[in-house]
Amino acid sequence: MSEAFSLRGLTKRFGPVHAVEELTIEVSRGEVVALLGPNGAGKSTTIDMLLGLTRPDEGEVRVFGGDARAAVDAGRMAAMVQNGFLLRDTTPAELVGLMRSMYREPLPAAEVFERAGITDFANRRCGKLSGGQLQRVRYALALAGDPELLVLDEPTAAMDVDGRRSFWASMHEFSAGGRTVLFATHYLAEAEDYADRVVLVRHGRVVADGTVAEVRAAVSGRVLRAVVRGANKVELAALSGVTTARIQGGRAELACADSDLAIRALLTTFPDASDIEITAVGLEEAFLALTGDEHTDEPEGALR
Ligand SMILES: Nc1ncnc2c1ncn2[C@@H]1O[C@H](COP(=O)(O)OP(=O)(O)OP(=O)(O)O)[C@@H](O)[C@H]1O
Repeated sequence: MSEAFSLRGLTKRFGPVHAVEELTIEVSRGEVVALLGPNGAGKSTTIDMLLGLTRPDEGEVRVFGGDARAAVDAGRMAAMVQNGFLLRDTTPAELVGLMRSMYREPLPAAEVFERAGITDFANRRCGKLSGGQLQRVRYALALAGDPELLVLDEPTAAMDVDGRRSFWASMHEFSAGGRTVLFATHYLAEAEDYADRVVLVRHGRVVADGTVAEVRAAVSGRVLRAVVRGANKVELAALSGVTTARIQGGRAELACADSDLAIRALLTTFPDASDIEITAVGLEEAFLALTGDEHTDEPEGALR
């Protein structure tokens, strides 16, 4: 698949603050990628560098094989940034009209309104709109030039549940046509539900990069639970493929680096083991494991 954009070795410091450190992400056309991390992880700074709004101290940004600014000017890359300024006395229709006039082949205005869900209030002044409605107007402005790559910084902030749902439905429609999306979020569920790939960042560095399933597997593997009569914790923890073991409510609970190996070892050593269950760890736990505890070592190696 051909490349949509690449960020290679990006570093950005603000005085003593290391906002982004040697960050590398390569994204192919058609991918929907979530940039996931807690507040202050460096997501907005990364996006600003991708858009050419901030110059990196080190590293390189390539968008469709060229310069970020060229991609923006040609309408190939568009963005929805946090708190983008909207004039109170203008209407969404006027703003969309202005935006469309900047591009050679914009989307028809009615289609922009429809896709962004702003038809009902397109002629109301921005000063009268709610926070969620203003977010949709920002989305409409990003869609106006009919871009191939959409970059969204916390797009659903301030949207209510219905607003979020319809926003993601629209995003799905956008990406289904083979277009590329990068969105920053700290909502785990959004990354899990809407991205093909998740890039977890902490302290400006990529700490994991892969599909939701890969991130889960890399971070915490699986948990095997079973009734194992007569076994103690030490014996269980010594089984191949098992990282740690505990007894919880009369059941053994084994955290596994390799659950296939662990189940074979369990049944060989304890043939009477019963009520066996293996579950994957949710992205939320993986996210907390990676970004939550400052004193926890990072897992070895990123997935890509
Ligand atoms: N212009 C700036 N001057 C000084 N420090 C900055 C500046 N911009 C960002 N930072 C700092 O860089 C770090 C990364 O910030 P950034 O906004 O990129 O994180 P983020 O992951 O987008 O967080 P949030 O979700 O809160 O927006 C933070 O410590 C932030 O305080």
